[in-house]
Amino acid sequence: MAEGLGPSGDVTTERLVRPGSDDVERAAEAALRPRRFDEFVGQVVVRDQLSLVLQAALGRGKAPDHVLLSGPPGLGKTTLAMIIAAELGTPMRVTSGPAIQHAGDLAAVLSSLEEGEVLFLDEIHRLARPAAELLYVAMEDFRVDVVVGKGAGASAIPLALPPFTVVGATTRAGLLPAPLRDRFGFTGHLDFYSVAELERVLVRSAGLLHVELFPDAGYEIASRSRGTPRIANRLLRRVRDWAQVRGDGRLDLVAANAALTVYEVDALGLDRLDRSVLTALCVRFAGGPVGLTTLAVAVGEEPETVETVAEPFLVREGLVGRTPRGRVAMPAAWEHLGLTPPVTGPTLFG
Ligand SMILES: Nc1ncnc2c1ncn2[C@@H]1O[C@H](COP(=O)(O)OP(=O)(O)OP(=O)(O)O)[C@@H](O)[C@H]1O
Repeated sequence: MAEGLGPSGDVTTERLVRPGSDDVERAAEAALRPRRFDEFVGQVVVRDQLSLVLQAALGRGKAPDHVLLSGPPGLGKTTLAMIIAAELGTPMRVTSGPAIQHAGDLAAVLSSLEEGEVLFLDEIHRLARPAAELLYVAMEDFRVDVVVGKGAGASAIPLALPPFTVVGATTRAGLLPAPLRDRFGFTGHLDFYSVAELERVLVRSAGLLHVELFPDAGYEIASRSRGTPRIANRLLRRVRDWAQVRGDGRLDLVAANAALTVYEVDALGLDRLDRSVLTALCVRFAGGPVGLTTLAVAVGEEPETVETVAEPFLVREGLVGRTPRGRVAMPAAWEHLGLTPPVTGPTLFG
């Protein structure tokens, strides 16, 4: 997941509410990760459909269809992939689109899979085209063509693979080549969590961290977590820090509000990147419409970061609209920033 410094270069604040994770985060997350379907909060429809797919496959004694999980970062795609492997009682091999430089790298991974193994392919939309082509042949025919020799004398020797299951994860399902997308027998889209669901995530995490979380503090953290369990867990750890260092050790509303203020998480859970996107849209571009790339340059971020990290939540909250001519600020954006919209400003339709 793309993660970087914001325009301010402030690592601490940027990381706190950014849904991506780095190595240190991953270690902290591992301890809180649900291991079974019944520990996995929310996403009821996807969870039910998926558990049906798995039960049926287990009943038949066959590897299940390939599974594609899409949705914004931090909503549980990796967690679900791990649960799938655990339910099937098989090991899980992990790689990602950007980690595979050449089709040969993927051929090596595929040819070393054991029967029934789960291959988790994160950021699958970032696979280079030759690797994607090799993958969909392997997914359909359980075969890779190993190319021997070079130039005119090169020939492809088919190598049979044992049945396996690919679990692909993507924040941008639309970027997957159609033939690859079609090889997935099950596609599940993960959506943002409700505040009540995030409260349940937090109660479970507080239990695992052996801290007592007061209900009003849980509600406050949940409502500022951008609908994302990863952010909820991260904010919980920061509130715990505040309570330990500056408070009386209790994770109550006072500690929650104080910690969230220190880390500049606003009432809606927006972080500095979100606020710079909104401010640029409202002030610099007078409400838009403005193209994604121009907007990203204005806030000093990669277009992909703005599109996959900030935008989905801003759109969901009704702060930003997407139109064929670009992004526009919605009335709620001005309201949230405490600004007055221009009287003859652009509308959704430009
Ligand atoms: N449904 C859930 N119930 C409880 N905790 C969850 C749930 N979903 C995610 N989490 C928590 O959030 C963390 C992040 O989830 P996960 O790594 O699965 O997200 P992801 O969608 O794969 O993100 P990315 O796209 O950045 O890889 C997990 O470590 C887990 O603790």
